[in-house]
Amino acid sequence: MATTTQQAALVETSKRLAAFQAVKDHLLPEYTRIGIGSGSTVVYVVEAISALGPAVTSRMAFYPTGSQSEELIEAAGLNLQYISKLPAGQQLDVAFDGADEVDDDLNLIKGGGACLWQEKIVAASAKRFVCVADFRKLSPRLGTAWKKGIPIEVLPMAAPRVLDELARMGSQNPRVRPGLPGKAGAIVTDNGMWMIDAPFAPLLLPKDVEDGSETGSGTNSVWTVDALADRLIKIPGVAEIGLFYGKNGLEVAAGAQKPVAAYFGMADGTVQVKTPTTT
Ligand SMILES: O=C[C@H](O)[C@H](O)[C@H](O)COP(=O)(O)O
Repeated sequence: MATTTQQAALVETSKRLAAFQAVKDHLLPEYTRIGIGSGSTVVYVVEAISALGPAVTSRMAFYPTGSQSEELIEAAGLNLQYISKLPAGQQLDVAFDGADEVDDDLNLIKGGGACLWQEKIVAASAKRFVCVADFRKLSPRLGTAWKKGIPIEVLPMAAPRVLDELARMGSQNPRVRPGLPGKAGAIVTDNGMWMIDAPFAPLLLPKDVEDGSETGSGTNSVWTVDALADRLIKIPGVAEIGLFYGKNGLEVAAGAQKPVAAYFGMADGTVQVKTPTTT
């Protein structure tokens, strides 16, 4: 049986494999505007981009999703640009980001590292959003493997009211995410908000409710991804939610929250690619 160290090394190798393949497939030399997400997997995305060399990357501008990816871009010597400077009517060519869980329909849970609001804006600003992950993130339904709950970014003064509403909706023990060890109080996001983690029973897909035996609209605390997300985003005090859902990434050139492809580094050293047409 693999030791904890061996397992950790396998996960890192898997992330790196997926990142290099995703960049190879989706970063075309003619692209000029690239979104860079947050988290530990994106580190390998930036490594893969840097490996292309200045001949390719010097004409490109890289748009971060928060302080971590901003530092990553700068440390790699890539050109940093901000989504706030992207002119109206313009789009990023592609955006790469990680995920905490990916379901059969390419809905995502994101925000495990407290980044989701800027991530969603950058992903939805891209013509193509590409997700990069390791085998642990591949799951038939959201909430199957990721048990910590759906990350929800909230205005701090609204947190108690949001927690009440989440409990009414059937979330089991929703709570404000504490700060890192040594820091008193709640974690504070790049946007000055707090993060709530709201566990729900595994989220259904449209195909699960086709026969009418289940509505997925919150009865008995059972939700489809879309019904839950549509409800969560309307709670007063919620700034943004860590469900990336809605239109298929291939159906809309930009504005989609779902990826056009999700790359998973597998434990056997292969890379599994899921696209809307293969799910
Ligand atoms: O809040 C963090 C972001 O949503 C990350 O993209 C997500 O948590 C995945 O992170 P990692 O690549 O470290 O697993």
